[in-house]
Amino acid sequence: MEEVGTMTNLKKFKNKEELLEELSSDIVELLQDEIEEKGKASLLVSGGSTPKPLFQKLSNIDIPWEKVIISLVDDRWLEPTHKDSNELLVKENLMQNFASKAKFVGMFIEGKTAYESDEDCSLTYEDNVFPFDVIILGMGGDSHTASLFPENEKLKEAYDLKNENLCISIKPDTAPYDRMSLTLGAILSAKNIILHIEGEEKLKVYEEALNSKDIFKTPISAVLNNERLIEVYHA
Ligand SMILES: O=C1O[C@H](COP(=O)(O)O)[C@@H](O)[C@H](O)[C@H]1O
Repeated sequence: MEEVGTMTNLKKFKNKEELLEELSSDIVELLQDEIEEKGKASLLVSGGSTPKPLFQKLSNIDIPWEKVIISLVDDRWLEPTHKDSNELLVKENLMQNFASKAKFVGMFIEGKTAYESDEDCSLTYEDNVFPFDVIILGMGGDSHTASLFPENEKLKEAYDLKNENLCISIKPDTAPYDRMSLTLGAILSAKNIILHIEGEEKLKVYEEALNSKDIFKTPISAVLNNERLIEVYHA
């Protein structure tokens, strides 16, 4: 594997409230810069348990949300009414209040399996979301990011920067539900890449991943070991 450096800027906060204050204001500033420059902006968000309070905070900030496209970094292949759907999480918590004016582009396609949908998802993202302005990644305690899980059989394809697909279907061995995820190339194409993690355990996983060159064992390392600046927010 080619040796590449890491460029991360770790911002450590005393508590979650301070993190949320700063992260939400940094995100809206980035979105507003894009809106000023080109009249629109895209924001791609992760699911799971960490971002819910961030979504609620963002939804209450008054910016021209009608010029913002909100989309997903990954989703579980579930009806968007299912309690574990990332789409539902975003719709119930982010696309509320001022942010209800934003346009949403999701990954799930009714009547199709995830494995039949890589290309459709990629085309939808290319046509409706791309270029990616701000992407907010999360990370699981096992170091997965988006739906790129350790040792998954699709990782080689997901990491292949020559793979032009923006989306890849994944069957996790260690987590429930089939998934659709952005590929590494799609994630790294984003103008601003943010990693949002909370808790001491995740900080340890992050620090170990920074020093790890084994991107198949610790998928977050594939994002960190790149010459892209990753802004990391931790509390
Ligand atoms: O399954 C997922 O997990 C990760 C991490 O979630 P968290 O609950 O530990 O915050 C998340 O980033 C990803 O979007 C989600 O689908």
